[in-house]
Amino acid sequence: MFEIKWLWQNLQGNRTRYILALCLSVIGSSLTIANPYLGQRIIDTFIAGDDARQNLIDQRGLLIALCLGMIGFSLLRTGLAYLTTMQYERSSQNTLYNVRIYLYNKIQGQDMEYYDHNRTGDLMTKMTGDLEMVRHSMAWIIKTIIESLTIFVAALIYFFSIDAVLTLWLLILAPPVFVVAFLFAKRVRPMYIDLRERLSQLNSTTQENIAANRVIKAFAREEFEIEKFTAKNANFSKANKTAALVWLDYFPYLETFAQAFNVILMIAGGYLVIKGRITFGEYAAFSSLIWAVSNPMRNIGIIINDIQRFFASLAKIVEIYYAKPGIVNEHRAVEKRRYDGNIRFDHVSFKYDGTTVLHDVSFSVQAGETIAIMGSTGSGKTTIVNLIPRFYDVSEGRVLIDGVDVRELELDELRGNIGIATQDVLLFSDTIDGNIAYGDPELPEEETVRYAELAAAHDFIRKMPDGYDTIVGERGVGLSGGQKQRIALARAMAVRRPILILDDTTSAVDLETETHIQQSLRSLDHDCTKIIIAQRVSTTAKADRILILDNGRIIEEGTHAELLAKRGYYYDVFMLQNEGLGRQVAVSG
Ligand SMILES: Nc1ncnc2c1ncn2[C@@H]1O[C@H](COP(=O)(O)OP(=O)(O)OP(=O)(O)O)[C@@H](O)[C@H]1O
Repeated sequence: MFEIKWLWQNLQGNRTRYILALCLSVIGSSLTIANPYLGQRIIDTFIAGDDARQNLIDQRGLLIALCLGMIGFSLLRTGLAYLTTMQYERSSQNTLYNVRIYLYNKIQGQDMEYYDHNRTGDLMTKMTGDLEMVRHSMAWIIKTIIESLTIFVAALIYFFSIDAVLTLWLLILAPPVFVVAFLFAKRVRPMYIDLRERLSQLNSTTQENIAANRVIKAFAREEFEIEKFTAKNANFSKANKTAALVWLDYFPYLETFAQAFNVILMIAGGYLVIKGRITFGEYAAFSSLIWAVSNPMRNIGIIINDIQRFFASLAKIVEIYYAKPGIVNEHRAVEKRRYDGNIRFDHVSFKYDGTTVLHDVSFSVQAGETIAIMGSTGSGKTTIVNLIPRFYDVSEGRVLIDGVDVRELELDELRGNIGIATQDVLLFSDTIDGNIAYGDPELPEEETVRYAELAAAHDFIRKMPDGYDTIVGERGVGLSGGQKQRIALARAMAVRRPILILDDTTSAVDLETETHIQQSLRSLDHDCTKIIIAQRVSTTAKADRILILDNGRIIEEGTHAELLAKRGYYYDVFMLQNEGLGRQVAVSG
């Protein structure tokens, strides 16, 4: 069975401990029949037997030994139960720890497409609730099944050794119990799969609402979001109740069967005692162990519920466990090289989920050149730069760096040659210093300051409560959009890579600051090819070349002067951004 194989595979390093736990479970459970057996001896010898009185006088030593035996076995079982639980807990916790690391690495190794198709809330549910369910299954469900089965089998063997006919009478209840259990399992399984899906939706909604907290407040949509959350919560709660209550449809039958064991024992057992076929002590042994047969039947519903939840959770974990990224790092043992920084797009087309967003794009950038990319929103600018570090792979054509297809380069090496400031700025919950030096933790403090100066960030950082030690990001001091962009720019420059990609990095800074940044970019003290996505002519004007993109196609290419002379898209944007002139153009058509 796949689930058991998977657990076994992941128990590596803890298998001995887990097997020990299973053995202790079997031993501890088998000992359950010891006390009923001793009880039977005491009753038959000292209470109900013909020579009971005499035996009390003659065999007092045996009575004491039997009583001490009962106490001893009780203590032994308690000690074993303690040891057993400890082994289950340790092995399951260790396994959970290892699997969590493995899954985390797996998630880290996924490409952008994976993140496009997986919700954060869902991934979080897999990494927390689902993993805990698997651990619970190892430490509790399997333990319960093993112990119930052992007690059941041990009790049956003991019963058969006393009287086969009475035991067979009791066993006539087993087939209907299993039929009911089977029907219940069949009905409840899809419910738990559905329940797991709803939990994921609930968590995703919660995560999105917390992340989008500012937008919700800005649009005063709290009530709408609360309603949305309440709907998901009600959905989950309803599914939870339905799954839990379905057990009640089967519970009366199983409970009746469980009670019927006692009735059969009383009628058939009483008859056999009267007939002298079994002794009163043997009847008492049956009576004190009948729970070992009826309880597993009673608990079968709880166990089936948990097993179905385990299946549903494991199916979700396995989605991460066996997920294979399309873009993988071969980890070839090469010494990381520093590229020159020549970039060439050779008839590149690209599709997102079957929709083509780049059509036959070709252009070249020489090492050290600065290229600006401009174009209407959604025209494919970010998509172009995403292909350079292989966040995505081309659908057709090739992207070459220093003449080599990026798909043939070692991924770590490739990305280690690119500094990038993405359009959505994300800062970590860390100091400003830690954020700037994120790509190079060894960066000396004076270098951090230097890059902050180049990114026009030093002045505002200096004025912050703890300067470069101020904590920013999710839990830290709030920063303006422009301030965040400047820290992200310093972070991208500080890694001193031969290719620097800036995706709309100065869109939120004022013109004066932008001029300072443009100046800094031109005077970087390391060789660097720059690709700058920008909407402002003031940013693109000094680039060696400007590409104009429209609908995934390059429609214009040239220097600032060449493109102005063309009087196309770039010219229009230039005129619009130079107030007054822009209006004249609009009026004159
Ligand atoms: N992860 C994605 N999955 C599917 N489609 C996407 C994805 N990212 C972008 N797109 C689509 O691809 C097209 C190009 O997007 P891209 O982000 O490259 O445009 P852009 O020119 O950078 O836009 P902007 O100036 O608004 O940032 C758009 O139509 C967009 O809807």
